[in-house]
Amino acid sequence: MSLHNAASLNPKFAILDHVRFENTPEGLTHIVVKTPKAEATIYTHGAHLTQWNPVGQHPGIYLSPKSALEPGKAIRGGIPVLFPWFGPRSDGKEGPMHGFARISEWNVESTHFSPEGVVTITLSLEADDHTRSLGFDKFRAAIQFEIGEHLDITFEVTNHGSEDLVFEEGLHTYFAVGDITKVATEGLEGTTYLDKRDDLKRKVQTTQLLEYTRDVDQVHLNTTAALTIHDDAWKREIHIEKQGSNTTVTWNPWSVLSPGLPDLDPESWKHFVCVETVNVSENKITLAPGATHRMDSNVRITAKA
Ligand SMILES: O=P(O)(O)OC[C@H]1O[C@H](O)[C@H](O)[C@@H](O)[C@@H]1O
Repeated sequence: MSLHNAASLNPKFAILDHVRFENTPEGLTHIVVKTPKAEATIYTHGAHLTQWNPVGQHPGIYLSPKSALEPGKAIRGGIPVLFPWFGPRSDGKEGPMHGFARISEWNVESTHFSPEGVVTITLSLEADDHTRSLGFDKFRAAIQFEIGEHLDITFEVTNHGSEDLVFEEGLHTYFAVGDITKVATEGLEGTTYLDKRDDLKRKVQTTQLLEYTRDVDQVHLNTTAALTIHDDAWKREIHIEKQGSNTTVTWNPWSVLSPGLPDLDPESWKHFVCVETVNVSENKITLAPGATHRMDSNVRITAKA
């Protein structure tokens, strides 16, 4: 029996009323999480969180209704885990967009429900035939989700090889928003970014608020700053603190690029903003043999006065 099947996972990891595993009709397995403060769904495919709904609030995370949810395909929305490269592979070798982590099957390590009502789920990924064929043999990645009123994620990579492990990584979070035209991200003022819409030209974010008035695809380098997404249509603020991440990417395809993304509805772009906790480009990680790198993202949502 597959290790990733609900029938084998439930006896080991289900927690009555809080955590259960289900097989989907499309052939994947997901984890249904319920806490007094939130509901969430995580697929073992990609260790991909597709839903985080704090009780009594608008959804925290956006999932495209047209997303593929099947083996071998990337999920559109939620929190894609990007590793070991970001975007197209850059060293001239073959490999899937944004790395193999988001299309790999992850192992469930543990589940836990705390007296405070927080569910913690940990998944891991190690080398398999596919990763070895791409040149990644001796690594371990692990991701921990703490799900409650807040969403806290820890992503760790360990180098089990005898040479440096060089990689990029990212939590490509699609935050749900009421209306992208009334959204602004704060916390990037003064940073230098690579503008992917403009031949990767280096530019400086000159304003306090980064507003979304057209398609945006920006890689902000050398920034560890906390961020606030002002989601005015839903009268709330989404706060993101991060550790171990030196790059922030923000992306929205707008009406311009959406027609090229068949797993988005024509109007989907209005309802999410990607603000991504990452280490990419000149902030990529070089990990010595035996070392572990950790990156954290802590999300909380507050009502706007
Ligand atoms: O369509 P995907 O492979 O999921 O990538 C979606 C987007 O991810 C990141 O935000 C990149 O900066 C974008 O250039 C890319 O288009």
